[in-house]
Amino acid sequence: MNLIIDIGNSAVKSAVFQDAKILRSYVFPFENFSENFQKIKKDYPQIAFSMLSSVIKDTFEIEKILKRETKLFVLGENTRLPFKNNYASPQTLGKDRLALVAAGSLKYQNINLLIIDAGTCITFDFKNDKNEYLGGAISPGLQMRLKALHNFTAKLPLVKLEENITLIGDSTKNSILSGVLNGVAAELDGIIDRYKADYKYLTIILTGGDSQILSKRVKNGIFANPNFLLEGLNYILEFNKTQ
Ligand SMILES: Nc1ncnc2c1ncn2[C@@H]1O[C@H](COP(=O)(O)OP(=O)(O)O)[C@@H](O)[C@H]1O
Ligand SMILES: CC(C)(COP(=O)(O)O)[C@@H](O)C(=O)NCCC(=O)O
Repeated sequence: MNLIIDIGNSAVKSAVFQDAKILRSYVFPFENFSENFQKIKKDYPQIAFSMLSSVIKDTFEIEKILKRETKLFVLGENTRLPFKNNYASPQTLGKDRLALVAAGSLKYQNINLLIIDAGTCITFDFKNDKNEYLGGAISPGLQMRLKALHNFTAKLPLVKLEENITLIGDSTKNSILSGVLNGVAAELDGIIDRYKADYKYLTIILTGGDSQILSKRVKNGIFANPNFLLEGLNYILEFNKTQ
């Protein structure tokens, strides 16, 4: 049994895997790692391996716990990956993006693939049909945009995301929601269209905490999979176990 852990800038996402299937998944704050780990280990004492990907600064304590209780793999620059990395600064590339491309390279071999991860930031990652990773883009996420409007103005309130929004915002709150949600949906469609112009055959994955709310608003055909990153990390773990 594998315990897979993805530490993003907003939350920890974790899942217990057996035979490439998720038995259970968890979302919790980074500060509560230790207590959540103990609960998971109590529910699944068969966990023998763990895989950690993190984009935050310090994971020393977390690694200590995982090393004590499991055989730990930490996703890093030297991890064996199933694709060629052409990013010009591989040492600064987010580990979450590495994991997404690893999942894409194994699941969608010989296919042009654009992976969009809507989390704290929205990342775009492209790998071609030769399994070469070329890079992509980093853009502010939904919550970041809502917070920015509040933090950098005198009068705009901090608005909570809502499902039912209109194109024409008829109040301050609805104008903000329209600007942020319709704006991101239009951004995704616009960027996808530009990739499609360059790559006739293109598969698109949408993942991340905000993938559900966005998938309904994107016009292009996409596959929404909230667990794509965790699945990618599990692939990398299995790939490295057998090397
Ligand atoms: N249960 C939840 N807990 C936290 N964030 C959630 C939850 N459900 C949806 N979200 C959304 O997920 C986003 C964070 O996505 P996530 O992929 O976890 O980001 P990151 O990988 O950067 O930590 C938040 O902006 C929030 O809008
Ligand atoms: C772009 C990110 C902040 C996204 O993090 P997330 O939104 O998933 O928390 C992360 O992938 C990162 O820190 N990247 C480093 C820069 C780069 O990938 O080039």
